Amino acid sequence: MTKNVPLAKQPASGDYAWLGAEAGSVADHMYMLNTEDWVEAINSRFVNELLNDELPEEVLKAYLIQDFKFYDNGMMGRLIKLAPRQETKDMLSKQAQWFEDNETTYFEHFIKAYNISQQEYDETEQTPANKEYGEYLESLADKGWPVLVAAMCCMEWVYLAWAKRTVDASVVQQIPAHKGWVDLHEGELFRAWVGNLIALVNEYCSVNGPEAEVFRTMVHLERRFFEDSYQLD
Ligand SMILES: Cc1ncc(CN)c(N)n1
Repeated sequence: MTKNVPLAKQPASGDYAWLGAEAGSVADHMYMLNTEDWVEAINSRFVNELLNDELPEEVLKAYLIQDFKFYDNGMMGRLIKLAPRQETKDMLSKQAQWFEDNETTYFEHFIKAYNISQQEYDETEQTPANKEYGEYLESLADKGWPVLVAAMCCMEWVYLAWAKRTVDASVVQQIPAHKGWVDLHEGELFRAWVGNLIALVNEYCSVNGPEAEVFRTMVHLERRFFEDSYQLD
């Protein structure tokens, strides 16, 4: 029986200093821009139920379909193309390969395990938030490297933040799809990935630039993406 995983606390400046977002850094400013949506996302009903192994199977299945559709959002390819340094291109390409080897296989495995047919997958409409999120990312495609870095950093950091709740509480999920989803978003490798994105935000983004609004909007879309998991209620 899984224990109740405590809710995340209200964000405070310097929370992620250990990952490179020191108090007063650009990334830390971004982190503190939209704390209401941030907390609502990482403490969302979906996350709570997943971490507590109480997620109804229908909701998990619906989320798997939605998120696999979201997964193919083109962000990684755009970042690799625009990265100003070869070492950054290499870091991103290595991460893209890691996703291919681990996240793609996660989706394929559990979509099969939960008997989601190709027809059901194809015929499922994207939720409003998923659709809006995809369109938003598409609209950023020609907005340049700093904006894309801010968007990717936010997208991944929010996921680390909710998964970290269970690692902090030393709670391990008993349902393989739940544990697997946590394992993809917490651990040495994922922390290093988010740390690399935070370093890029500190290097290339500005709190006075369009990146700040992008970060704020992304947090909001992440919150809504989770909320839409229950739109069938
Ligand atoms: C909607 C969403 N945002 C972020 C992630 C983490 N890659 C995700 N899987 N899905």
